[in-house]
Amino acid sequence: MADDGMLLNFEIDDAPLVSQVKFKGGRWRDRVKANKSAKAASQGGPEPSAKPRAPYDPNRPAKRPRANEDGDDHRPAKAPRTNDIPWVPTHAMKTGLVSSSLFTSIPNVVTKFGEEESAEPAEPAKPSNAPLSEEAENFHTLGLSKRVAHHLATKLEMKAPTSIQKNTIPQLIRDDSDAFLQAETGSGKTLAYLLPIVHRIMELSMNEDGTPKKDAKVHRNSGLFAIILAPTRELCKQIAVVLEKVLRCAPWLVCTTVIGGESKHSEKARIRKGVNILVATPGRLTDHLDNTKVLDVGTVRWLVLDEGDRMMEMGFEDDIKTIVGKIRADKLATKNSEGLVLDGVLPKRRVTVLCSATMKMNVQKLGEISLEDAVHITASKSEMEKDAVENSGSMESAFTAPAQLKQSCIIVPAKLRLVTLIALLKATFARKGSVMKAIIFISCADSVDFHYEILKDTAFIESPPPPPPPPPTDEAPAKKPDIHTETTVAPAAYITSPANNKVVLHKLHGSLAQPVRSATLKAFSECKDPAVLITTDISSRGLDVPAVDLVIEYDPAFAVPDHVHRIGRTARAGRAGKAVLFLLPGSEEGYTTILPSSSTITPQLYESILQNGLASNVNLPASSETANAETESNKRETWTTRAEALQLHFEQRLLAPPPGSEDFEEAQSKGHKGKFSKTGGKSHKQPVKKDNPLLDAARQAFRSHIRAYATHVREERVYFDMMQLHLGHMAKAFGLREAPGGIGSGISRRTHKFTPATNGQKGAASASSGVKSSSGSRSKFDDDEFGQVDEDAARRMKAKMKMLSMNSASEFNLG
Ligand SMILES: Nc1ncnc2c1ncn2[C@@H]1O[C@H](COP(=O)(O)OP(=O)(O)OP(=O)(O)O)[C@@H](O)[C@H]1O
Repeated sequence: MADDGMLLNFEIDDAPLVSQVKFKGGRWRDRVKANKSAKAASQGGPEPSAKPRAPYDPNRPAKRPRANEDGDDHRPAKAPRTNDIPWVPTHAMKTGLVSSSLFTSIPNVVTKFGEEESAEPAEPAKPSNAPLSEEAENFHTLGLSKRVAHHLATKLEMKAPTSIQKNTIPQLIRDDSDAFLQAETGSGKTLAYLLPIVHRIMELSMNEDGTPKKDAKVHRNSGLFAIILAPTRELCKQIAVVLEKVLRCAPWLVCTTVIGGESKHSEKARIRKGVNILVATPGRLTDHLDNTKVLDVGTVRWLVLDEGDRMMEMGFEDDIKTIVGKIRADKLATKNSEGLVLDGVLPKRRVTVLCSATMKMNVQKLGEISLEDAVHITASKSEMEKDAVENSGSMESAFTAPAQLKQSCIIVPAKLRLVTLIALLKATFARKGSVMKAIIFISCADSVDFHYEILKDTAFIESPPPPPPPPPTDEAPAKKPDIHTETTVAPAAYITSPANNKVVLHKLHGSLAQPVRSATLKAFSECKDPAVLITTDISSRGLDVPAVDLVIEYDPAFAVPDHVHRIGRTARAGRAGKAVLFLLPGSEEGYTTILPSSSTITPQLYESILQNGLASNVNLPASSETANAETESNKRETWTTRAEALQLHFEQRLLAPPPGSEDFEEAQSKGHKGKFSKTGGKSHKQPVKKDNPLLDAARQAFRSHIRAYATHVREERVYFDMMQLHLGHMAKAFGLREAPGGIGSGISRRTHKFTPATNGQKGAASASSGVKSSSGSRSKFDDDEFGQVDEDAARRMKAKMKMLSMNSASEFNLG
């Protein structure tokens, strides 16, 4: 039925509507009104007065409380109808463009706004993950050699340790116990375990007075002393980069990675050349332990499991068991192959270090697999925090977000999500330098792909490839474009501003090839212009890009600990940061009550975001003449009309002929770029024969999004209730005019309700969206205030979800 949409938009130039114009598509009610209005206009009569609808009032205060009195009916309410407010045609109607209104059938918001405004502004919280004061602590007094401490201070600009480093480094230098490191995101756990390991390996080359030994310097062939495991290749690479920086003060030591994504042959070759510290993903290391003879773990003294809970979630439990088993089974060598005595300087036993910012049941299980009599090391807590943890009696509550991180949530009805996201980004990047980098978390890879496509500059997509760069001159050698980022890095449209005229868009998810992932991450980290990364949870763990000022959770995380990791990509090492969470009105609003936060999570209503972000025109791409012309010509327009025009523009883009198709060429040659359906004159363009790839991407993204929604952890499904999800409204957030079919085992709309009979017509029931009723007319249930999920279908889907959730990353492309 989505093909109906091909005729949904009308461009009528300046000609008045004539009575024979037959409006198609859009909402049933809007079509009827448009037809009536056109008829009345052609007859010179007054505007239709029957059933006048109150227009959405743009002057309504942004933070007007719209509490749901009874608190339990979250079904979208109908827009208020009053007889004393005249019906005003919407912006789209006035211009002949028909789209279902964004501001009708908005569900009630439960949150009460405005109360917090009267409260005294709270003092800004002191950073909880920052380095300690230099006067009080330094790395040398913790037991690290002067050489290492000096290197940290002068080359890495780290003069004082963070709290977790202060508590971990002396412990791992002096004691040979296993350890469980738990500290909030961005608190420096990586260096907390790396520094004592490097220090002790360096000690093998030092005399007792701290001077380097002349002849017995440890080198790459002296043995493998430490293995660090991390769940993803990106994280392994990041750890290796930090380690390499530290090892610059001991260049005779060598580290390397075995993470897959390159030939095993070259990994084997590197291992054969000799390595002292290995950073690996569990799967790849297991493979090498089985097949690479030169990989000798006899000298290994440390096994570090970074992001332990994530490794368990990703199904690495068996690999970790194998790795731990194989290392323990290999007899611990007291001397290396060259006769160098290791005991005494290195730990006398094999030490396992487990790291996590959050504590889940699976971390405890991992602890049972890998740790023996481990010490639990945390960052020092303030007395207040200690009390909170003791009173709760739960380790789960011991983790929290960095205190200086400002968290807020935006309550956004489903159909306004996309325009609200644009408005938020537009406002965010409006002032030059205020925000340099933002990360947007989305639930699944298909949705990341779609949002990247829709947000990138269309001129970039539709324009012919740029001419080849001029031949290099002696002065400035031409920079080769990176082929790996061709499809993952692009200029952004819509969110640029005169002050900040270049925002660079990036996308990252687990379905991309490894070289593409690495190159994209590098491009985002090193981008000098303001940059946005649209990504899945693949970027939620460990990713350390210091300049990230803002994290947007456009789709809430599947579990609270994931949320903590996501927002932890900002406010790192004492820096400031903001996190914004998108929630739907209704049960989702309750989700904030279970989120750990040292301060209140400030609620905001979408209206204020739209008002702020759409206070001026959105810079639509060049191909959108229609929308641009309208926004410019309409002097009285407000943020609501801008939001509608923007939504309409997206819907048009999805329905436009695909670039390269005959229809597209025709439209281009006629100068109708971006215009694809014309009525009101003689020309009436036929529906396009081939779907725009963007439309396919939107449908696929929508389906994956709905499926992903069903995978929220059981305990949190009370907030993320499939039954309350309005598919029709959600489809609009993907620029779709109706929910496409084909979701899992099939979600269909509730079909057993009947409308009251009007005009002698029998109330209609439809089997699904867009299906004609037995009376031949479109069912009222096509209209978007109905759209609850059929219970049986949802149950079936849930059952399927349960089954699929075991393999969710591949099935739903979540990773
Ligand atoms: N002592 C220090 N002084 C200044 N900056 C530091 C110090 N220690 C670490 N950092 C910086 O803090 C940032 C976060 O460190 P790291 O990635 O190790 O955090 P983490 O605790 O592992 O976080 P996550 O749990 O999110 O993985 C890095 O950019 C790192 O360079």
